[in-house]
Amino acid sequence: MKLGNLVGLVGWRGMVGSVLMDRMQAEGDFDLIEPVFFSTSNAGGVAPAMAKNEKTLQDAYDIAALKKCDAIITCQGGDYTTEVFPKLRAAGWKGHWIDAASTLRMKDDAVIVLDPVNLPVIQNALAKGGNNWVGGNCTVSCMLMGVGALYKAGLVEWMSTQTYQAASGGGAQHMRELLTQYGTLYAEVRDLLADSKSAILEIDRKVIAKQRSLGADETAHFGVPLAGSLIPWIDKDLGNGMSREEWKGMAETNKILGQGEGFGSPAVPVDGFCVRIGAMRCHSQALTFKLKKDVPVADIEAMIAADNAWVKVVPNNKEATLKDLTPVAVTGTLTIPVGRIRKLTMGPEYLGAFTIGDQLLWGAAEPLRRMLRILLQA
Ligand SMILES: NC(=O)C1=CN([C@@H]2O[C@H](COP(=O)(O)OP(=O)(O)OC[C@H]3O[C@@H](n4cnc5c(N)ncnc54)[C@H](OP(=O)(O)O)[C@@H]3O)[C@@H](O)[C@H]2O)C=CC1
Ligand SMILES: N[C@@H](CC(=O)OP(=O)(O)O)C(=O)O
Repeated sequence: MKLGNLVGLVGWRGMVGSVLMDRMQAEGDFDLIEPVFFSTSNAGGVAPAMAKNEKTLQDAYDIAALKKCDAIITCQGGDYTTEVFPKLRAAGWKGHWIDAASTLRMKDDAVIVLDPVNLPVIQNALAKGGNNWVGGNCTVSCMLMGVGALYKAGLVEWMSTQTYQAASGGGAQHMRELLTQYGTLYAEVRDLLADSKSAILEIDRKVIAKQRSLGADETAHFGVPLAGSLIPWIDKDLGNGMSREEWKGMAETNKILGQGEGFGSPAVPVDGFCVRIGAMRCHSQALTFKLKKDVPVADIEAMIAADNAWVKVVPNNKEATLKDLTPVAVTGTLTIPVGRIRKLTMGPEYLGAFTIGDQLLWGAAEPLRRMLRILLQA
C-alpha cells in the first residue's frame, strides 16, 4: 500500500513523544505530511503549532477518526495499543501503524524497525504488504546501532551483555524520583560536606540511614532507593530467574536481524544482566562476544566504524573514554560511541566492548520517524 500523507500522532506530548516531535521538526518531517494530533485526555483541545489544517485535538479512542489516517505513529504506551490497535484493524483499517510500545513487537506480522541495522528486513516486509512497524527495546536498539556490524558479518557465536540502564527507561516520573532522592540525600549531609574536616564515615552513616528510611512517596516508582544504589532487575519477573528485559535481549536482537525462530535460521544466543543505575537517559552496556574466529582488533574497529553514520569508535584509552564514553557525553545526541574494544584474556575469539546510547533517541523516537520516512519514500 502506498502511503498517503495524512499521519495521525498519538502520545506526542509524553516524554518519548516530545523527543519524537523535536526530531521530526529538526528533520523537516512535518513538511512532508499532513499531521492530525490525537489525545486520550483532551479531545477538542488545541493541537500543537505543527498542526496545519486540523488544529483541534482528535479523540485517540475514536476509531472512525483514526481510520482516516494513512499512518499512525503512537508513543502512548502499551495499554493504548492493546485497546485500540485490534479495534482499528477489525474495522478494516489498512494503514501503517508505527508504535513505540512493546505490545506488538514479537507478533509475526510486526517488524521491529531499526533501519540502519535491518533495512532489508523492513523492505522485505514492505514488499509483502507489511503495515505494522514497532520500535525495539531501547537497550537492544542502542546495542545494535553500536555493534550491529559484527552481527551483519556473521561473526558472533554468542554475546553477553551487562547493562547500566538510565531512569528514563521507566518513564518521566522515574527521572523525577531519582533526582528527588539525590536531593534528599544531599540535604541530609549538606552541613557535614561543607565542613572539610568532617569525618567521611559519619557522612556515609547518615546517607545509608537516610536511604534506608526514605518514605514511600520517594520510592513509589522504583520501589527502593536508586540514588547512591542500583537495582539489578528491570521489567517483569518471568519466573525462571530471568527478567523480561533480559529476555528481550536475545528475542529482539534476533528478530531485528531477521534470524532465529520464524526465519528458518539459528538464533545467536544473547544473555546477561540488566541493571538500573542512577543515570538520567542514556543506557550503557558492557558487551562480551565469543566470535566465530579470531579477528584483529583493528579490523573489528574498522568494521564497527564503517557500519553507519552515527556509530563512533572511541580509542581504548583512559583519556578518550572519559571524554567520549559516558552518559553525560552522549545524552541528547544521536552518536553511539563504542569503546573499550579489546581482546579478553579468555582467548583470541573473546572480545570486550562498551557502548552507550540515548535511550529516548535511538532507543525510542528515532527509529519511528525514520520508518515514516521510509514509507513516504516507498
Ligand atoms: N520511556 C521510555 O524509555 C520508553 C517508552 N516507550 C514506550 O512509549 C510509551 C510512552 O512512554 P513515555 O513517553 O515515557 O510516557 P509519558 O507518561 O511521558 O506519556 C504518555 C502519555 O501520558 C499522557 N500524559 C498525562 N499527563 C501528562 C503530562 N503531564 N505530560 C505529558 N504527558 C502526559 C499523554 O497522553 P495524552 O496527551 O493523550 O493525555 C502522554 O502521551 C511507553 O509506555 C512505552 O510503551 C518506548 C521506548 C522507551
Ligand atoms: N524497559 C526499558 C524501557 C522500555 O521502554 O522498554 P520496552 O520498550 O522494551 O518496553 C527500560 O526500563 O529501560
